[in-house]
Amino acid sequence: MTLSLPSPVAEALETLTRRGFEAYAVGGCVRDALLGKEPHDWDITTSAHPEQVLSCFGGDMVIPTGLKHGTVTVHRAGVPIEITTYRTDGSYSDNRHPDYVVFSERLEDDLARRDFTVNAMAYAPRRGLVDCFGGREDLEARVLRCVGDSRRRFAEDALRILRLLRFSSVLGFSIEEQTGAAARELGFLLKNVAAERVREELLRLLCGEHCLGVLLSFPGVLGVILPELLPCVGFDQHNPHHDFDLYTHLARAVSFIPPRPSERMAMLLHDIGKPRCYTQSSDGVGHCYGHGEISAGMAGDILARLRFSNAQREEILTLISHHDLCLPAQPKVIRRWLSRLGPETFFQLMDVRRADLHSQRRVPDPQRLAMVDEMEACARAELQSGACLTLKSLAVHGADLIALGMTPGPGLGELLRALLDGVLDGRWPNERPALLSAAQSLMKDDQ
Ligand SMILES: Nc1ccn([C@@H]2O[C@H](COP(=O)(O)OP(=O)(O)OP(=O)(O)O)[C@@H](O)[C@H]2O)c(=O)n1
Repeated sequence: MTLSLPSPVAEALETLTRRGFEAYAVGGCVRDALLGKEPHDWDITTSAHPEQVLSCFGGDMVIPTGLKHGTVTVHRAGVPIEITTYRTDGSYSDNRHPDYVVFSERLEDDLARRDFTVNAMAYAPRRGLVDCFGGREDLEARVLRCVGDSRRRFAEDALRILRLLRFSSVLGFSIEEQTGAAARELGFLLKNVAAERVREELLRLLCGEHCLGVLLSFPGVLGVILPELLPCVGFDQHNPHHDFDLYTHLARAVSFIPPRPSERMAMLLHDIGKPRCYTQSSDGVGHCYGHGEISAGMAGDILARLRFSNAQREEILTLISHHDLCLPAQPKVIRRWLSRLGPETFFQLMDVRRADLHSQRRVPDPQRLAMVDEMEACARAELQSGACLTLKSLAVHGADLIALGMTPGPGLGELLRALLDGVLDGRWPNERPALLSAAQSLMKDDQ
């Protein structure tokens, strides 16, 4: 069995081997190469100790990135390659990092400490594939299975529980029974993992092609990092627009929107406030008045807790706040919203609307879907016709109004805004003479 390695990686392996050390590509890069995917980074495991690695790569860019754990990063031809000494891990008192590592002479020790069998294979051109734990077979059967004792693997590093769900979502692999049971049992340990790491894994999980099955199979694990989801599980909305319980609806909504992190996160949280404001009328129909605002408030807290950047937080909250946006497809209405939200957010919201409708019912309401298509078509037509949506594209500017006698200050901004409002509403065209005369009459009205 031969794998094709990028030449900087093959050369690095050769450099170490020529010096008398063992060296293998290992982990995710071997998994991806066997799957025929382009690995996004390359790791090497070697019998050489860090100082020996440093001396082998004197001429290259060598950075001792994690000497404590035996890791040196070598940059060859612009490719960063992490080279780590064979090691076994000591105890893990924080459920995340080994307290210490012990260098080993044996490749098998190094493979035995890894998370999943499909991530525990090594490859070297001269020696072929080393697969001590049946990783190749699991890869072919598309199964995720821990190396050795699953509970131990997850207790060592609880982030692996989310990695399990993420790999299943991205690769579409099933989860071996004991591995799944251990993930459910020890999911609570995720509380000990840094919010940033949880956020990154969660977003990758949500963007996986197979995320729906994973979300539906592991609500309890998701509930550890997002306890706000738990009241949604099994929550019946008693509403003719909904065929599913709220958690299923949220999970389906994630799967129906294009796989971009902000949109997927927005769909997961878009109705999260419903259980808080649910009432049932005498005819049995459920109502959740004001849930958009409540969901956005709760989502704001969640996003802060998971340390989303302010920009991404704002983006997600805008999508949640307006997820019910339903407008008549009239140019002046659509122009106003295009101007208010910006075209990019407007079109994101159209995707949000569609995902919401598809996820509510087994067969989505064709009339409501048609309304989204109409809103979107109207917006595209407005953009194509070059509609003026911003102060910047207005045919007059502050200097023109000053020339008319307006004094600089807040009033000037208000006047420009009023002119833009008139253009958006179709009260006057975005043309200089029309705007100057509109400005004059607005100024007169103000006196
Ligand atoms: N919590 C972890 C993280 C990593 N690994 C091991 O270290 C390798 C490299 O880890 P990393 O680069 O984080 O992940 P990949 O498996 O390469 O997957 P991806 O790059 O897609 O995240 C993994 O394959 C696995 O063998 C592990 O055992 N436990």
